[in-house]
Amino acid sequence: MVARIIPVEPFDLVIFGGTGDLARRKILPGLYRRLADGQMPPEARVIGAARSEMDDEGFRKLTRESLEEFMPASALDKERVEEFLSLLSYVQVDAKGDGGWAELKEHIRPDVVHAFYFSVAPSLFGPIAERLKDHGIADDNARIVVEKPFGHDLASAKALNQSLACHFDETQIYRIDHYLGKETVQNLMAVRFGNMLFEPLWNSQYVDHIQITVAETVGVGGRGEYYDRSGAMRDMVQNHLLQLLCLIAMEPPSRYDPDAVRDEKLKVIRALEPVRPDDLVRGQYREGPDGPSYLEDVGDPRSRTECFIAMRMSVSNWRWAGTPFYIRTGKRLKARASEIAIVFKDAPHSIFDVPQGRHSNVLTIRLQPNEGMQMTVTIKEPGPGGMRLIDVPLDMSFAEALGEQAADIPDAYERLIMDVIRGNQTLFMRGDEVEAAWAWTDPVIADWEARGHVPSPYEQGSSGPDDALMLLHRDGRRWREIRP
Ligand SMILES: NC(=O)C1=CN([C@@H]2O[C@H](COP(=O)(O)OP(=O)(O)OC[C@H]3O[C@@H](n4cnc5c(N)ncnc54)[C@H](OP(=O)(O)O)[C@@H]3O)[C@@H](O)[C@H]2O)C=CC1
Ligand SMILES: O=C1O[C@H](COP(=O)(O)O)[C@@H](O)[C@H](O)[C@H]1O
Repeated sequence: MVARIIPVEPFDLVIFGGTGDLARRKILPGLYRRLADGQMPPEARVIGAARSEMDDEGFRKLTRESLEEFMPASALDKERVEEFLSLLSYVQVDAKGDGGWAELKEHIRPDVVHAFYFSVAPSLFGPIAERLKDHGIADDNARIVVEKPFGHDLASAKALNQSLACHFDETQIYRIDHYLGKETVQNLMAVRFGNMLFEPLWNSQYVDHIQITVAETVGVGGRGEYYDRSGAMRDMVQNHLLQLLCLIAMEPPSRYDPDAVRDEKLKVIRALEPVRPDDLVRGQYREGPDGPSYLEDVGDPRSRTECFIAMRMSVSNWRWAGTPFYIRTGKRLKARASEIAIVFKDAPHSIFDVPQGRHSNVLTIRLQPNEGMQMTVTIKEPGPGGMRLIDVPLDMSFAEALGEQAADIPDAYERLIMDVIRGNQTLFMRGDEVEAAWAWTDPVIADWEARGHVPSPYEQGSSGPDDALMLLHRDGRRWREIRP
């Protein structure tokens, strides 16, 4: 079974920061894949824009090198690469100056979709938005795509929202959270709202607790300076993990459309309780065989920034009162594994001779790697040994279930860029959502800063600090194994 690819309308996509790391690693390779798949029409044009002096040929060379560096050779077809490169051009533009804008305007064609990707530091979002409007480059139908981090706290997020709102309507602003572009994240909605099976059980009467794990094996690498100013709470929780939590916890939207979905997510964020100090664990990795310690990586032996965080969270509404959400994310952990586990309660009365507290029904949604879903159920152990029970997985690995179609799952970025061209904001964060997320995040950070909290050290290749294990142990529960 092969997915039907529907080409998007012809477009002009300007990538501000077209020479930067994100453009080279994700955006340009993603666009190439969409062209190779036949989704990007031959009339599309991609215009790189940055301060570096470069001509069209220079940008094509940089793009060719990026494709070769960040994509497997098997994914590159010589003819398709040439075709893709022929769609590219470059304009030298200073986001804070006047140079280049008139030339950029000449590149923008009438009667095609206009999209402007701000793949630059957030401090440039306002200046670029202003110049796009002042120079008459972006009209009321144009779309702008802004990257994370969207603010450092509530005040800066509000300021960013305001600076964009001066020039663009909310319907034109696409705030990227690349987790929303992941295939299984969207599948979460398909499973919840496309089946009758789960929804009646999807509440605190039947769900014991929920675990969200986003474990990484990488350290902070070359991003130490940015990372140490952010930490796992701002870098991962405020956006990606909260979005996952929202998709699990939200009420069924009336339609699958941008505002219906985002209204429901917003209600969840607003229903989040503040996190109590006892319900929070922060950590930093020690020096290990795979590399230096976090403190060495960021070059500050006194840093108190966390690169691991685990929390017990509560959503205060009728559906979820009494069902805790345990979330954790961290760097240099034992495996790269992201999953959501819905752990159901035990049957109210066991007619078999088995202990309570087994929590044998678990729905696991595996985000990466090996995307798929699994449901564990209790069955009778086969054989003549009497009524002995075992828990077995009902496995739905996408690779096995969907075959060739699963191999073609687009990367989150390429899917989201195509959604921008289609004008579909469902998988992008609305301004009020981002602000609500910061409004919940800020006091949690302020509280640990006021207490002078010091992150606990943990071994590289472990599951994080031991305190994180205690977070569940003391509730009579345990984390699921972090498995590749
Ligand atoms: N890299 C990543 O993996 C991720 C990045 N992001 C976000 O994406 C954005 C870009 O990140 P990244 O690519 O890593 O950053 P880089 O520093 O690698 O690239 C920045 C880009 O901006 C351009 N630029 C800088 N100043 C100006 C200016 N005054 N006018 C015009 N262009 C300018 C640079 O080119 P030049 O110097 O030639 O002007 C360069 O192309 C950031 O907001 C980042 O937080 C988000 C998630 C992941
Ligand atoms: O946004 C970010 O995400 C990555 C993890 O993304 P994934 O798609 O590889 O799971 C994380 O490493 C980075 O610190 C953060 O800024």
